Amino acid sequence: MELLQIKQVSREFGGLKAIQDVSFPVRQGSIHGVIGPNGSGKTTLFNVISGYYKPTQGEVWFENKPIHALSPFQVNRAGLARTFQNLRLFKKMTVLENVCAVLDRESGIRIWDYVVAPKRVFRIEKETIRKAEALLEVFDLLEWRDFLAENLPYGVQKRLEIARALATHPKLLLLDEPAAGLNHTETDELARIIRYIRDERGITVLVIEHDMKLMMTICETITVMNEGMVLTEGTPNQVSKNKQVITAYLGGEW
Ligand SMILES: Nc1ncnc2c1ncn2[C@@H]1O[C@H](COP(=O)(O)OP(=O)(O)OP(=O)(O)O)[C@@H](O)[C@H]1O
Repeated sequence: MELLQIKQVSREFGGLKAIQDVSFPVRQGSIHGVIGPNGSGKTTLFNVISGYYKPTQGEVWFENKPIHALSPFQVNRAGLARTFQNLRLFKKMTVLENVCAVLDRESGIRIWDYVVAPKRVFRIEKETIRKAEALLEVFDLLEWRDFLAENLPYGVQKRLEIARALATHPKLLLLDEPAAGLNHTETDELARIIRYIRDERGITVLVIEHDMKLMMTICETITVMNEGMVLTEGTPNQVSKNKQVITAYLGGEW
């Protein structure tokens, strides 16, 4: 089944066509990659899917419903979460608080509940901390629990951003260059996390990445973009053997 359908999407900025007539489906339960050289429109596409940009033309459907007119918040509520190339953590909050802040949104606690139903608030807050710690454990973040986000090593901050995105219980997770700035060990750990997210949590993953080794190992399907358009799509094996792809971007480095 197709979870996400990108249908002839274009997005212009002034005269510049950042993406043009982009169409492809993302199959439910897949790890789907998007590659392409700098400026080929990958992040613009993510911004359209996640509601940050409205498409100039075309439509985005999620679970057989159009989402391209929704705000980022509404898109998130529909079941889609994302991370950003430039991390967007709450820097002055601890690791635990970063995750709890997201879980709190679904707790249903209102400000007056602290006065009229303090026991209920206490119970819910305890439950929120338990859920947050369970998520931190999966991401090997428990040892960092009480550190401020701004004091974490970069690789740990990136893990935290993915953990926080998962706290919104998405059906589809969009990862924008999750391996950028990571060393080999951290990239291997990232691969494990992405597989866990799909295999154990059943979440579909759409990932932009320049690290081809990582993409080859984790993705079932890769869409290749060039100059704002889809150049080709296929399995990592098919894409890596495609002459156009090799000539256009990879300079034979496969
Ligand atoms: N808000 C914007 N205003 C104007 N132009 C933009 C805007 N966002 C993106 N662009 C332009 O759209 C084109 C595609 O950019 P985009 O960031 O989507 O590419 P990308 O494939 O994600 O690149 P990278 O791999 O470097 O992140 C570029 O020419 C970029 O300058």
